[in-house]
Amino acid sequence: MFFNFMKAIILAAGEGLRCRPLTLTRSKVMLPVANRPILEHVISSLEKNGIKEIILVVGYEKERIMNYFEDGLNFGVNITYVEQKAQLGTAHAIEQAKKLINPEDSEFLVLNGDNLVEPKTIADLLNNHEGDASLLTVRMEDTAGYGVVLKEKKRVTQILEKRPGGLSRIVNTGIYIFTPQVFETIEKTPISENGEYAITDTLQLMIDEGKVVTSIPTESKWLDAVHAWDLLKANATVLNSSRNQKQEGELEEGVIIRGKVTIGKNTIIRAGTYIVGPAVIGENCDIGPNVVILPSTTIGDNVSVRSFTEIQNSIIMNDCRISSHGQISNSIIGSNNTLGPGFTSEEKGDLEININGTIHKAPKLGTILGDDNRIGGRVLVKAGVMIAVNCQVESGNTIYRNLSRDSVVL
Ligand SMILES: CC(=O)N[C@H]1[C@@H](OP(=O)(O)OP(=O)(O)OC[C@H]2O[C@@H](n3ccc(=O)[nH]c3=O)[C@H](O)[C@@H]2O)O[C@H](CO)[C@@H](O)[C@@H]1O
Repeated sequence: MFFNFMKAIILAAGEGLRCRPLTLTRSKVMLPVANRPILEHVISSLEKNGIKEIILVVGYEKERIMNYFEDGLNFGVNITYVEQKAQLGTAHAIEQAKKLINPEDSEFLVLNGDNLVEPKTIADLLNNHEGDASLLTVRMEDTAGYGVVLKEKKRVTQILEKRPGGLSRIVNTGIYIFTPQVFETIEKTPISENGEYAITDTLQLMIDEGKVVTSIPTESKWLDAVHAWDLLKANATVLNSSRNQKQEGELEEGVIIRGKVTIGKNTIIRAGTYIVGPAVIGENCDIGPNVVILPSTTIGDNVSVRSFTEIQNSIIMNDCRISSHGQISNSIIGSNNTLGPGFTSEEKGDLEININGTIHKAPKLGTILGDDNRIGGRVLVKAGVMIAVNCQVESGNTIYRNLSRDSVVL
């Protein structure tokens, strides 16, 4: 079924604090997975369902989003932007789009811009929704950090936002179908304890007023990166399931490629380089000679990687210069980083990482670097340590602690 009559509001005004340092310079919706921003995956899934009228609510780092997507035509859709000047919550974000929704429209779709979805995920809601509002749900073992749903048959009786686990395994995906009447309830939505107007509180108000809110389950792909390191899992999942595989660059003699590997235009892979997919390498890159790239690695555009460097299960964003003899695994390197010869990311499993005083568990992790850092030769970064933005580390140092923006390590 095609849904070309339906408009979609995508919420993309927030930063995504828990994904710092990567979100210090871009919002979470612009984090790359398989070399495309998360938001592009969302827009492409809408387009494949015939939904072309998109209202994008932007705020934090909005220029980056608007410069990338422009009017949407390159992505097969029409995008109208609305600005949410202060990020006062998801209900407040939806309210900003009210003027673009015709009161006579029957229904419209709302999605978080920071969760990866495939076309079928959205179709599951479009084909099965009913009542005054519907929300798409997934089953999860660990529901920490999400809204969960209590229900009787399909009908939602309660939405509990970010409460201790155990109450329900049914998680709200942040994908909804509403009628224009929702704006009346949004206006009445009280501010929550953490100072936000939350769409989940709006839904609870609708339920309390006797309106029918339904929970529509899906088993299709829905991926969220709660923390920056979750991006690695999302990247591996998307690379593994991707059916496209294009090799447009130039391969010198003696390059060995195994598995699904995509190489972009004007990229040169020099002699002796060994690549095992799934992997994606962007455009205008210069890789090798004798570089090893192992599974679940994504390399952006304009990246150079020099001899004897090995990269595994990592994301390297655009415009990075990685020198020789490096070891990068389970790591995320933001854009425009210079890494000197012998750069090494130590890696460890089951790490406990302190973010603003709260301990978060991370799986096997190397390091995470924000953008624009200059790292000298023979630098070792201890497992789980993050380097923010615009830092300078001189040669020979071992980095034991997180570096904040503009740090200099002599
Ligand atoms: C209150 C609420 O909605 N909670 C849901 C939200 O939580 P969650 O805490 O994930 O919501 P976020 O704060 O991440 O916001 C979701 C999306 O809305 C955007 N945004 C957020 C705030 C704002 O003022 N403006 C704005 O545009 C963000 O950029 C993001 O794309 O998504 C989860 C799924 O991932 C659900 O399980 C939660 O029930």
